[in-house]
Amino acid sequence: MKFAVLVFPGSNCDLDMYHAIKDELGEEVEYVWHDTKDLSTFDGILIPGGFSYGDYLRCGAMANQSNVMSEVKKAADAGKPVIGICNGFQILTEAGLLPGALLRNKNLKFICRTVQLKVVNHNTLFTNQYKEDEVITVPIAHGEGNYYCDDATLKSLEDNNQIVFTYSGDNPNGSLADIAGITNERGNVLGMMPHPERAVDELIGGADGLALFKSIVKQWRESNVNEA
Ligand SMILES: NC(=O)CC[C@H](N)C(=O)O
Repeated sequence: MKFAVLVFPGSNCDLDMYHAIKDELGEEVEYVWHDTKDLSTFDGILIPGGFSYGDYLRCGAMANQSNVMSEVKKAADAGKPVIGICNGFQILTEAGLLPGALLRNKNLKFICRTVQLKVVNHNTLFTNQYKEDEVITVPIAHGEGNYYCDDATLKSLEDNNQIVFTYSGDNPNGSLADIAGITNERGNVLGMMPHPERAVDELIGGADGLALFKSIVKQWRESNVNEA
């Protein structure tokens, strides 16, 4: 399976994402600059965290104007897995590929620490290697991770099982309904504020994020590789 890691001016988790895919997962991966006009050769699209365009205007608003974003929309329409982590989640909401918005953290401070997440939907292409309601430990590092949407959107997220991760125990940023990660209605676009790509090896403090990437590869192999 071949992944693209998108790179914008100001991305800073692109290396972590590349390392997670290449060295820990053992899959193909390439960095793709934001002015790329063709993502058709990739099977999965990863939008990493960081401070694209210095977080000016709103986090992710300027990155959403990049050439590559029309290709991300094509990939999402084609049913390919698309993940936005942290700034990537902010970009996906700006692009309208995911509902809602990320507001300033409730305490108005940048928060950098580990949190516990509950896997509230393990029947997705991103979470099939977790158990139902499994609690995992993953780092967060953001100033604007306070998920918000209107009541009708929250109801449709709940009704369609689009809420995939919630904060467990304590909610660090004030997110509505403790939401840490959601998918689109079709289930092939995931946005999450915590960083699974920084939790892929016990040497760096834990490996609870690795199952997310393994889930994607498992599902992709099952639907794309013909048994001999
Ligand atoms: N690690 C990140 O992606 C940071 C996200 C974002 N720019 C914020 O501070 O909210």
